[in-house]
Amino acid sequence: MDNYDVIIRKGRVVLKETVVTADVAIKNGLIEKVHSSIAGTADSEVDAQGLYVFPGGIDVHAHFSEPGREHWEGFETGSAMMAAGGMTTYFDMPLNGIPSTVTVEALKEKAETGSRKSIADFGLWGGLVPGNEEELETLAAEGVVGFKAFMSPTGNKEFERSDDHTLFNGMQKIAPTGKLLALHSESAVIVKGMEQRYSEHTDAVSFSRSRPEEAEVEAVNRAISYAKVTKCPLHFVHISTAEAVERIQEARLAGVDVTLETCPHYLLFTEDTLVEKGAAAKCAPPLRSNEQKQKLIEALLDGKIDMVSSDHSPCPSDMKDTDDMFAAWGGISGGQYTFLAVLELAAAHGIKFPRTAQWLSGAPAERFGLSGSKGEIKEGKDADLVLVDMNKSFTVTKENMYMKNKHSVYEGMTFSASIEQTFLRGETIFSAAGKPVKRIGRWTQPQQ
Ligand SMILES: NC(=O)NC(NC(N)=O)C(=O)[O-]
Ligand SMILES: [Zn+2]
Ligand SMILES: [Zn+2]
Repeated sequence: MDNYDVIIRKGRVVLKETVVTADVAIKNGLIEKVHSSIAGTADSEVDAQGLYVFPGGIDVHAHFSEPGREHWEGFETGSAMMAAGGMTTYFDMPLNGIPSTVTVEALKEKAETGSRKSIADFGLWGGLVPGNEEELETLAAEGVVGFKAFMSPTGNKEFERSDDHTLFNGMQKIAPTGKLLALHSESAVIVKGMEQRYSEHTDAVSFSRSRPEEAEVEAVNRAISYAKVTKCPLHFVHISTAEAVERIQEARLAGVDVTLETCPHYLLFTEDTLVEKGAAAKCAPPLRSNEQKQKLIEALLDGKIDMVSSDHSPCPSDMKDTDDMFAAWGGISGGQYTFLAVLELAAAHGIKFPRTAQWLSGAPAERFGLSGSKGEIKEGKDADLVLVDMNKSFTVTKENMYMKNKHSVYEGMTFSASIEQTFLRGETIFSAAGKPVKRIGRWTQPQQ
């Protein structure tokens, strides 16, 4: 009789196309067998009756700020938060750390730090900024998941936004590397001009108006035009409007190699949340109207949005401790709640779990060259698994936040499901019952 390292018994297992009641056997960190009843023994047996078994989430958008701004977040706290939230892999953005990840030297330092400290697997973004065009080819060769550029001001002097020349020339350089360019797409011209117009204002409504939907749409259109000429693959991050989704969809149908993500906060909250909750709900692009939120949910249901990421962008609490919505740091601390937020949407809109797993695991793995080992529950893949209890609610409190700075727009919110246990390559990296801390995360480099 076969002996395995772990057998997870009788869970509702979320496969690519369907959900089945099955046992999952794990050996040497890999999923060895998925079957209705596995006869073998295991060093550890997990009773998953009444629980769902999902593939581990892949959060393609998080800011951990290490090295240099560890007091904002860091690999230790950030990765613990990801594990607690059902994310077994995350991609760290190239900005908010000092130095930012715009040179090979900075990339290697980050990879080394993450490999020592991270509980979950991680990928690293490289940055495109004015002046680092010559670094792009080597950054690609050294294993970045892709490049990230800002079309609007970043808020960090260590990571300048890309002017149009940098953007176009950067795309020309990135295209032959086989990597993609991820874009924070808001028009700098519109954002800066509107900031001027609202320079006497501090309130939430003024902040929302200062970053209009059209700023996103204009930037998306411009980037798509550049991509058509340069043939550079694109990925649009944190898309907040249905109109931008439509423009991206048209480009896709016209043959442009492009994907997009949205974030749970654009699907759950509105500009009223910013009025009510203040700076914890400040982000860029800003939370939109209720009507826009509904249209974005429809676009997701229509299959026009590839994936959902957190854009976990934390900061020390005092940078949020102001009523001035222009001065407060922009960023939502939410990396722990992406999985649960998507399940909440699934419950509200009758979405089947294979689809949520596609948004959280399958599509990120496929787009970023990780599908050889990650992205679905299948024999031969990494045993990255999440046990979810759909009948046990989870209320967000400061006490159960794993992020370094315990303030979040999600505080006080109750999700109808809870994350019970998270496995990375067969090892438990989070358990609701206890606190296993195993810093076994590896730097994952895409196969392209
Ligand atoms: N410097 C940041 O972390 N910015 C982030 N801030 C947000 N989204 O408000 C982002 O991704 O744009
Ligand atoms: Zn951004
Ligand atoms: Zn971000």
